[in-house]
Amino acid sequence: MLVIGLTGGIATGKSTVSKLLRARKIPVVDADVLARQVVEPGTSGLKKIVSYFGPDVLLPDGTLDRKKLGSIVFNNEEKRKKLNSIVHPAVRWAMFRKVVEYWVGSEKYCVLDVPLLIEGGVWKWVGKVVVVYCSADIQLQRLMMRDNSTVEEATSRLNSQLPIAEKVEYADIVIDNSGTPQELDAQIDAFVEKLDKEVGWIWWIGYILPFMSLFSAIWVLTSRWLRRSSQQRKKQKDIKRN
Ligand SMILES: CC(C)(COP(=O)(O)OP(=O)(O)OC[C@H]1O[C@@H](n2cnc3c(N)ncnc32)[C@H](O)[C@@H]1O)[C@@H](O)C(=O)NCCC(=O)NCCS
Ligand SMILES: Nc1ncnc2c1ncn2[C@@H]1O[C@H](COP(=O)(O)OP(=O)(O)OP(=O)(O)O)[C@@H](O)[C@H]1O
Repeated sequence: MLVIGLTGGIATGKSTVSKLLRARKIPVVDADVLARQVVEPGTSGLKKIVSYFGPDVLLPDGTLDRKKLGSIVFNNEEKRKKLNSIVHPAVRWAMFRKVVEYWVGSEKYCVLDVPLLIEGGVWKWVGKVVVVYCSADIQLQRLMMRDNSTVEEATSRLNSQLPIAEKVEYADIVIDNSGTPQELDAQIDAFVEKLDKEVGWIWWIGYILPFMSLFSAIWVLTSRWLRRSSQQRKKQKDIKRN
């Protein structure tokens, strides 16, 4: 199975691309969704956050006050690093389990939508890196519009990540989302077609190889055991005869 890492800058359009890929029946793992699940009430993630940031980062119903925590960590690098060190290992583990699930389900490929794919080093573990790009001006505009945020709020989030121009340097494939949603849709068609051609029947070998290794190991062990027990039976017969 080919694992594809999908990334980009904040609000360059990863979720929009993910939606288009899901519509084409391609499995997508969303790191933002997992990052929410690992800090739900009752999780060790939430307990660690409260013990470091204090109970003020909780809403009256016991859930995380994301707006408040965001305003803290996107203005303080040390605190953001601390939050990352709590959330990221749990997200990575959850992602790994999802990949295994898709592999067992004999999927040809799966896409990991990870905003911090480059910053967190996960890009080294994926087969292909896809970066969703748009110019920094468009990115800021889309971010402010989507989150209804001020220039200052949007800029502090932007500055918490590697600039999009730097992320592009890690890309095997760049999807340019500076144009219209229709133009993006056409690029996704071309991207999926290219993937299908590249993966072809090779995915099948990747899927069958581990099963063949397991089968060979069982075969070797069983035949060794059968040979030993027949030798023992022969020895016992010889002893009885003598
Ligand atoms: C600070 C939090 C509570 C703010 O929550 P909020 O609902 O406002 O934002 P949301 O989680 O939807 O993230 C929106 C986008 O912000 C950017 N972002 C989120 N966390 C970070 C971070 N630690 N560093 C840089 N950018 C980040 C990403 O581009 C993400 O797609 C939340 O983002 C969080 O828990 N972040 C730490 C976990 C993390 O790194 N998540 C990103 C994917 S693993
Ligand atoms: N081609 C486009 N034209 C106009 N608006 C777009 C286009 N692509 C995405 N958008 C809008 O831009 C905003 C950001 O897109 P999206 O949420 O997909 O970004 P993202 O990279 O997933 O962001 P995040 O890093 O916060 O998860 C959304 O409001 C989306 O509807």
